Amino acid sequence: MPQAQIIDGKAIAESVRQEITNRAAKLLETSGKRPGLAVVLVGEDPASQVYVRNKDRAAEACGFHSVKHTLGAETSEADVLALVEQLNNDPEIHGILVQLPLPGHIDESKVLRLIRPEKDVDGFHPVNVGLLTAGERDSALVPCTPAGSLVLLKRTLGDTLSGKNAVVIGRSNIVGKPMASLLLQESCTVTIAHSRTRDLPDVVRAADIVVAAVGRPEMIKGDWIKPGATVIDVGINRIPAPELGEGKNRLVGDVAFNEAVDHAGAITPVPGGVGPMTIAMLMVNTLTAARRLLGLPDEEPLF
Ligand SMILES: Nc1nc2c(c(=O)[nH]1)N[C@@H](CN(C=O)c1ccc(C(=O)N[C@@H](CCC(=O)O)C(=O)O)cc1)CN2
Repeated sequence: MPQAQIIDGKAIAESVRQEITNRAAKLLETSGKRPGLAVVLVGEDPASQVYVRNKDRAAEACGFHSVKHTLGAETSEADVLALVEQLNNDPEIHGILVQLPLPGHIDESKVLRLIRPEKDVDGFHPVNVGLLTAGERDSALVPCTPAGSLVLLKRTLGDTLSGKNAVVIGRSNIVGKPMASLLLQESCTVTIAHSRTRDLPDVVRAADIVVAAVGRPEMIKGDWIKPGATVIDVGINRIPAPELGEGKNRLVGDVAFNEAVDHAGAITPVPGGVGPMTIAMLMVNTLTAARRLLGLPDEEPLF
């Protein structure tokens, strides 16, 4: 079996960001408006700090108005809610994103539900979840990681995913469930597998498309992958890597990449696969939200 095609998420994300930069420039030219993104970080989680910095930089590179709010870990829930309310009412801000996870004393769901659905560029508000689940993807704001995963699938397999057997491993609100809704709308036959699924290897062996989002390092083994299947690895796990030096870590996905590459037809690497797409799709959602709030029609969808 020849080795799989490695899906270059970094390059595809760059092409999406370029398209958004061009579209934002046209918006500025015709309306004098820039899409405005506000990212809220509560606490000092080092990975979240990196993601928020990258989102802010990506927004600036696309020509957006970008604002970063960094709040201490002890910030009260009431203060976070007050900031969200302020951003809801700010006409310069079209997209609001609260970086997850939030510190334990803050009710995540309460915060996410307060964001105006029209500004919910993460697609986590129940209104956007409902639209996506009801099959009205094009009216919703779609969560960035699943949307990015679908772009990678379409750039790899072409636009027609219809009839393919897809297995999504993981049932989170952020990735697993919206990913399954997106694939269902593409007319895939979708199975959602999770920690209680029986005979997981055999369930995965039946899939033409595997989306792994369990958060367990290299759990999906190479011989579970049907020959020629397309594998999208959403996992980002840091594991100890003594070979790199004492106390060093390396990043791995949820799929045992070195094994799976000999079975799959195409596979995303970690890093450099789905991760960069998450940020690119945030730019897509922010531009979409801005156009809708400005009363302009949607543009050609990118997925
Ligand atoms: N409000 C949100 N919070 C979180 C989300 C989200 O979509 N919205 N997703 C994740 C984290 N995340 C974005 O916030 C994210 C994760 C990873 C990457 C990425 O580019 N990863 C790189 C590797 C980077 C590294 O070295 O750590 C890659 O895979 O190549 C971007 C964004 C949880 N929180």
